[in-house]
Amino acid sequence: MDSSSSLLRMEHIPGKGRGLVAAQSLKAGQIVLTESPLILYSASPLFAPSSSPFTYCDHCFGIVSSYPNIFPCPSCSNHSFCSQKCLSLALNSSHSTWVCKALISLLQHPNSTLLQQHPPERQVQARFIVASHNLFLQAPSEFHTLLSLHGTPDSDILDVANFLHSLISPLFPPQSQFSVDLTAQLLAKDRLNSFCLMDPYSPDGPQRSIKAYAIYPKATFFNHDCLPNACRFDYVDTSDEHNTEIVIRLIEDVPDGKEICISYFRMGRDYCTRKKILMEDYGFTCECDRCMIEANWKENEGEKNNDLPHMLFLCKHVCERKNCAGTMAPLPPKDDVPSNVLECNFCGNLKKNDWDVA
Ligand SMILES: C[S@@+](CC[C@H](N)C(=O)[O-])C[C@H]1O[C@@H](n2cnc3c(N)ncnc32)[C@H](O)[C@@H]1O
Repeated sequence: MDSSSSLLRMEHIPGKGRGLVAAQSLKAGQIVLTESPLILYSASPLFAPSSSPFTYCDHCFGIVSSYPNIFPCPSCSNHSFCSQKCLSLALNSSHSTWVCKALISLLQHPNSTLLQQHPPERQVQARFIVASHNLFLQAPSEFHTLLSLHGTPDSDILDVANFLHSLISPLFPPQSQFSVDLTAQLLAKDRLNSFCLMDPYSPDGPQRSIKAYAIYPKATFFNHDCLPNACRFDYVDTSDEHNTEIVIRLIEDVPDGKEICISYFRMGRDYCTRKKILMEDYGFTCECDRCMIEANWKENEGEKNNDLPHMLFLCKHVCERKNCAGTMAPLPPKDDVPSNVLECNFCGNLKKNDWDVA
C-alpha cells in the first residue's frame, strides 16, 4: 500500500479546491510522498535540437554518455536510451510502436512546416498529446485519472487544440475517440499539473533547461504557498528506474490537519513576479501570509520593508550557492531524531542548521 496514504489526506481547502493535509503529526525532514509519473514526456521540440548541453535517455531521462552506451530505437533514429533495459521498457510503454510511428509521421507530415512555424512549445505539446493517447491505449484507468485533474480549456487552449488535433488525429487508430474537445481538455490538465524535470545543477553552467515534463497523480494535489512547509526533491540522474520519481519532503514540523503546500517555483522571487506567474500560469491570486504582507509594501521599497519572520525563513531555506537558489529542507529524521543538516532540493548542497537555537 502507498505509505503516503497514512500521512496525507485530501481535503477541500477553501479558495484553493482540493489540497493535501497532514493525516497525523509530521516532522521536519520527513518524506511524505514518493511517486512515479502518470505521464512523462520530453521537453525537446520535435524539430529543433534541444538547448540542453546534455543528451538524455528517452525513457528514464538520465544522462546518456557516449557510444557504446547509447541504445537507439531500432525503428527510428530520433530516440535513444541509456541501457538495454530502458530500451526494452520504453518499447513496451513510453516509446511503443504507435508512439514511434506517430512521431515519425509528425516529422514527415506534409504540413510539418506548419508545426515548425509555431513556437517550439507547440511541438512539445504535440509530444504530450501523443503520450496521452498512448496512455489511453495502454492504461485507460490512468488516462481517466489524468482527465480527472484540475484544469479547463480557455480560448487559447482551444485554438492550440484545433491546430494539433488537425495534425495528430489522422495518426490515431480508426476506433479512437480522441476529439478536439478531449485534446483541449488534456492540454488544460497539462498546463496546470505538470512538473518540470531540470538539467543537473552546475555552478558555472548556463541557465538550466527543462529536460522533461511529468504529471504525478498525487503530488499534483499540493497547492502553492510562497512560504511552503514542504518541497520537492527529484533525485534525477541516478540512472535507474527511480530517476523520474518525485519526492516531497517537509521543511518544518506540520501538525495533524494542517495543509501541506509546496512552492510552484523557487522562493526568492519578489511579490510582483510571483503574482504575475501565479495568475498567468496557474490562474489564481495567492493569499498566503507572505503575499498578504508584501501586497502592502510600497512600490520599490521591498528591501526596506523586510518582514522579519519571513526574512528569517528565506535566509534559512533559500540555498545561497552560486546559480542555485533552491530550497533547503532538513535531511529525513533518523530513528525519530530530527536532523540538524539542511539539504538543497536543487543542487544537493548540505549545510548545518545554525538557525534553530535550542
Ligand atoms: C496543481 S493544481 C493543485 C490541486 C488543485 N487545488 C485541485 O483542486 O486539483 C493547481 C491549482 O490549484 C489551485 N491553487 C493552488 N494553490 C493555490 C493557492 N495558494 N490559492 C488559490 N488556489 C490555489 C489553483 O487553481 C491552481 O491552478
